[in-house]
Amino acid sequence: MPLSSLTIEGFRNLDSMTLSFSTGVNLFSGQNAAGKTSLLEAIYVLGRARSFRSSSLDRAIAHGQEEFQLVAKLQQETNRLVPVGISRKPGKLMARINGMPARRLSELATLFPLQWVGGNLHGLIENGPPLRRQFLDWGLFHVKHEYIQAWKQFQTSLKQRNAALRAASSPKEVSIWDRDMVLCGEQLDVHRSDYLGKVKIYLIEIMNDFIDESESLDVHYRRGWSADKEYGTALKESLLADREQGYTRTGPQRADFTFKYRGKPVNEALSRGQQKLLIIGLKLAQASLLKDMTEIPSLFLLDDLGAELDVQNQEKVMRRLAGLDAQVFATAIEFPGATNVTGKVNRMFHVKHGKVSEVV
Ligand SMILES: Nc1ncnc2c1ncn2[C@@H]1O[C@H](COP(=O)(O)OP(=O)(O)OP(=O)(O)O)[C@@H](O)[C@H]1O
Repeated sequence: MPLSSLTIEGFRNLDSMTLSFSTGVNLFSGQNAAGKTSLLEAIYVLGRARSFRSSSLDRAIAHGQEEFQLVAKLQQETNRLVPVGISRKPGKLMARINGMPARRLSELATLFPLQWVGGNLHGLIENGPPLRRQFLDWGLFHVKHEYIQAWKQFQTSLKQRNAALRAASSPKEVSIWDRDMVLCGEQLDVHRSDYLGKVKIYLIEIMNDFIDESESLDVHYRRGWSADKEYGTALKESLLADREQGYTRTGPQRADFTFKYRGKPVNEALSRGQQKLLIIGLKLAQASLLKDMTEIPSLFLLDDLGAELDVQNQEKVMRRLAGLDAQVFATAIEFPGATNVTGKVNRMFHVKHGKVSEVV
């Protein structure tokens, strides 16, 4: 659901304010340190209940304030507005949906799926597997309800098995968790492999805008245990080593995927800007798949899209977003920029010293 308005209090350097948005493209310009990224961060915190900047949300509380509050009105198809809010006092997070406390923070994510395109984007290629697993899990949480159940059950059994390994329990006490892990772990694997296969089809079509021979792009999925073994067998075979190491070394908690282009790792085969486009392409692919499977459009937060991208490529990204009916929040030092090409820019704002004013 698109954001119709956002009320901000006590967040980073931003003044207390209420902003109304367009369901299309919203642009925020301003000098360094004006508060543009903080504004995107506020929207991100509402959708994901965490920040892309700080590991603790306490740091986002404005200096000298005791808490922050973010309240958005989400626009349903019927034009009815659904209020959602999140507040943070040091160490304490509260979320409300439609006037009621949210049962789970993930309920916020279900209401408005967010995609972040900004700093640390390259981490999806350069960092270790956790970010890539998060990408898979996040995508599947939104399209497959049975996935959430299997994921939670797997995590619970894995924790118990690892606790038993740390406590140097007997092989029998450790293996008691294997049955559940195998049942759920194999489900996770089937869903992940299928999901990534679908994402790849979208990705190749999208990347056709950005690179030659996009069909030479390959996504290689690793499930976390040997490809030629059943998970139960792999777990049994690793028991001895697991007991030595004190944790479970095999399973979907080790899954990963990598990209190749023309048979080479993408960090060698693609330029830095092309790698950024690949990650944006992946996010566009995820949002397209989500829309096709659930009819739910995504929100995109673009922080300085122009960094590393030429104007033509920025235009192509914006065209894709327009085709997806995504609500877009974009920042740049100056406007008009390439973000304006689609003719879909509906609202422009200027940010200065934490104050946001609409440019008319
Ligand atoms: N908890 C906080 N309370 C008050 N101010 C903060 C807090 N956290 C960060 N700031 C300040 O907020 C300012 C705005 O930062 P922000 O990253 O939003 O700017 P920006 O407009 O995106 O700049 P740039 O174009 O340089 O990326 C910075 O000067 C930062 O020091």
